[in-house]
Amino acid sequence: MSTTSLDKSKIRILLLEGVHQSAVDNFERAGYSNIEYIKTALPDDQLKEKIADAHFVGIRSRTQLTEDVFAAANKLMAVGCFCIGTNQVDLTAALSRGIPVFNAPFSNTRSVAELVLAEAILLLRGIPEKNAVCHRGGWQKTAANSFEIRGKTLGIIGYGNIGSQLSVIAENLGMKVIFQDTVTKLPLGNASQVNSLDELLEQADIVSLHVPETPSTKYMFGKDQLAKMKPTSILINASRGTVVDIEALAQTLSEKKILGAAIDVFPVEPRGNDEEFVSPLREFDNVILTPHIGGSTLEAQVNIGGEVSEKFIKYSDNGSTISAVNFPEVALPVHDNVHRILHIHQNVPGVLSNINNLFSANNINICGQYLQTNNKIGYVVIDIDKAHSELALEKLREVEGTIRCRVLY
Ligand SMILES: NC(=O)C1=CN([C@@H]2O[C@H](COP(=O)(O)OP(=O)(O)OC[C@H]3O[C@@H](n4cnc5c(N)ncnc54)[C@H](O)[C@@H]3O)[C@@H](O)[C@H]2O)C=CC1
Ligand SMILES: O=C(O)CCC(=O)C(=O)O
Repeated sequence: MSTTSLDKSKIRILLLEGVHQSAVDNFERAGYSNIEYIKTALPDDQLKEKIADAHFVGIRSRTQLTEDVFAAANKLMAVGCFCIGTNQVDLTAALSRGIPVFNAPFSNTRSVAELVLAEAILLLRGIPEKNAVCHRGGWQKTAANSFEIRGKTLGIIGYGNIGSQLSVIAENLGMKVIFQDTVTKLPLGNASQVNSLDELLEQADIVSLHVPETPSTKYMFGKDQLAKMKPTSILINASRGTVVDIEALAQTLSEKKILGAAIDVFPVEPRGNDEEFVSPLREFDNVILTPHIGGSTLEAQVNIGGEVSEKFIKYSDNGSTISAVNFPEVALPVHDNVHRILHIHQNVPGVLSNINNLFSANNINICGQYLQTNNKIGYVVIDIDKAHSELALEKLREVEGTIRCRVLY
């Protein structure tokens, strides 16, 4: 169990992977000055060393926060993923330690959709190859295997925020949109949902993946799916590197069974810009390779920096956990004239009544109480008279099932 009641200057913020300066500015404006800013992801041993002293860690998609890393993070209060995906974080390990994880679920959606469409247009014209040939002094003026995007069928796998945004823009360019999703989704515009992945692969000229990394999507796109694509079609993956079997894709490309591909995400990615990028796809001129920059536009990064830092500030200053991806969500009013106790506990019978009994036995008046639970933990926030907060904290330490407890002055 950990109890923390810290002055803001003592709250250590560790920001990795070059999150945008807007996050640093936001933290500083809110009075948080103890910030360590690192441009890359860290090797495991350095990550554990740094995270041991951190109260908040901000990452992007490269840093893996595993059970092992959380075990070294004794002071950690919250995690911020400055991106959409949270697959790089062991959310259960975080939850069991009472650590909420925040992300920015829509801030780079549009950036990904725009990149995918641009890549689709370039690939259908064979531009990546023609460009490479020109750079080497060649000249490949031909209309063979060059197509307009108008009237082509875009097959979207995963019709969530990105998939559906892509669908709308693609229709505006005159494309036909079909999609496959494990859930029945409202088709936007004239898009239509197909019944199976096979059905989508039979029809699509462009296949674009927009699923999260989960056990069901891991290597969901391999040899069999590639074999079902049309010979004049292209594959785009800007979702997660483990969704596509890269060796199978390399084989398919070497046999010239599809026209080309655009890949933004890889099973193993360099930790920073100084590390070599290794991939069997490097040899193919008809593959657009990008360094996981689907969401890397200034517009998106400024917004993400602001949004995720704001979520941590709200949690740290006020206790609110709205939009945490793994944690009971509580929206709280300001707590003027009272002290606020945040108590995170295992969700087992009797904890709340024990807390209330302790307060009543010690004459601690409750001015406000907010509770939210999920199947693993409970999060109760209790506003009390200022004079009683030290005693309340001491008593709450005795409650069985307590994971963490903190007071906001
Ligand atoms: N390349 C980049 O820089 C970026 C990559 N991403 C990746 O894109 C993913 C998708 O992002 P959003 O659209 O915001 O997520 P979302 O959660 O809004 O949508 C995901 C969709 O995939 C569907 N889905 C899940 N499993 C599926 C399966 N096995 N087959 C078919 N559909 C399935 C879901 O039902 C949902 O509709 C993120 O999880 C992230 O990994 C996100 C942003 C930037
Ligand atoms: O910008 C990044 O580092 C990661 C973007 C991404 O993959 C996401 O938002 O899920």
